[in-house]
Amino acid sequence: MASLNGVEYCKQDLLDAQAHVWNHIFSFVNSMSLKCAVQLCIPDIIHKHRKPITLSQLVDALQINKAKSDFVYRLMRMLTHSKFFINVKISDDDDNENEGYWLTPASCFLLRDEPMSMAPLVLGVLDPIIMDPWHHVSKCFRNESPSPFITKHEMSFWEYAGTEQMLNLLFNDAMARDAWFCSSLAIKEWEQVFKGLKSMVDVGGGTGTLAKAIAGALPGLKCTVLDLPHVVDGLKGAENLSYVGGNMFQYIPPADAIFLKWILHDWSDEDCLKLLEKCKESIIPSKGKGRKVIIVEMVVDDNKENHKAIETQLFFDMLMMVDYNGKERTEEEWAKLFYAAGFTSYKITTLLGLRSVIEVFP
Ligand SMILES: C[S@@+](CC[C@H](N)C(=O)[O-])C[C@H]1O[C@@H](n2cnc3c(N)ncnc32)[C@H](O)[C@@H]1O
Ligand SMILES: O=c1cc(-c2ccc(O)cc2)oc2c(O)c(O)ccc12
Repeated sequence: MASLNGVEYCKQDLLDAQAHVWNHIFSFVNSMSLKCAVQLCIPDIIHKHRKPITLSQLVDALQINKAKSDFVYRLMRMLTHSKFFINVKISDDDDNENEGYWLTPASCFLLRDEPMSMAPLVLGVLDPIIMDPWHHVSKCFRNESPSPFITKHEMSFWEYAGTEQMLNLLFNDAMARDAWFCSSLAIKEWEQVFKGLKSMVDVGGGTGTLAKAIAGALPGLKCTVLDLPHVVDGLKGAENLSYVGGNMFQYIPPADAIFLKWILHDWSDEDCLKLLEKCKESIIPSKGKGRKVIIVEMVVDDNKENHKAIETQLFFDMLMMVDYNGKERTEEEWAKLFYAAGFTSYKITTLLGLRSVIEVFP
């Protein structure tokens, strides 16, 4: 037994508590090790090798200072522990047994040529421009600035992306890969959601990856992507797909359905209310059924059993707070916003793991 803060604990409880603190202090090691592997293209190298790769083959392919082989070994040990790679036994032409690294489903998400690649997301979120505001969170709690991002950069994320071409391209690419993921995994579900409608506007639809997939699956649906001019400038539409550059708080083209994927969580309750009211005004009045706002977002439920899933939702909530003064919302928080904006009912369907489709009716 030993005393901590005046309370007697058994030795094991104290050791566990200390390990818990260490684990949290060093959690950034997971993110930064992942970033290093993506920057060095380690998943792509293993993929190109087409079979498990030994440490020396990996070091050769990396074209790095050979004196750093031990660094590669330790990085791979860390990422194998985190299930990004697995160790497999391999034998060479002389039947000598060796160990090789191979990919897991998680590291396949880091392959650069994979349409659903999360590599741009790793590089985007862990870029110093996005990481710096995390050092200003406590300062922001005390000042008048809406977010740590603005505390640090003195402009909003969207203004910054409008002036920094590299950030704009990386961010749009990261979003487009996620949109590809959502369309590939759930195109049948999207067809159901949009069935019977004549027109939709994908508000803040980025470079239009999801709208393109929906327009392709439903040729009778007129799809419009509205996003900021620096995002959609130069993009070419198609038969039933068009792009509009503008500010969603000022004008949303009229349509049967307004689609908002990963938009509202970027904004405060006040801004969401304005945006939802604008969406309601833009829905074309008709007697036909199905006119609605379609939202793709997380619905936070911290009573759920799955600790890791809730933790991921809470990570997103903190990211939204730090970068945008946005938030992830519970069902009660969503409902309050919908009714305040004048909608009469809503339906939530879990769609893709942590995310749901929320259909909101006028
Ligand atoms: C998180 S991204 C979501 C992109 C896309 N909906 C998706 O899920 O892949 C938010 C999008 O909102 C756009 N956006 C931000 N402010 C906007 C505004 N005032 N008017 C129109 N679009 C805006 C951004 O440029 C960005 O493409
Ligand atoms: O998962 C994300 C990541 C970002 C993000 C990506 C790259 C950057 O340089 C900064 C931020 O932003 C997101 C976002 O705005 C959103 O609405 C959902 C998810 C993410």
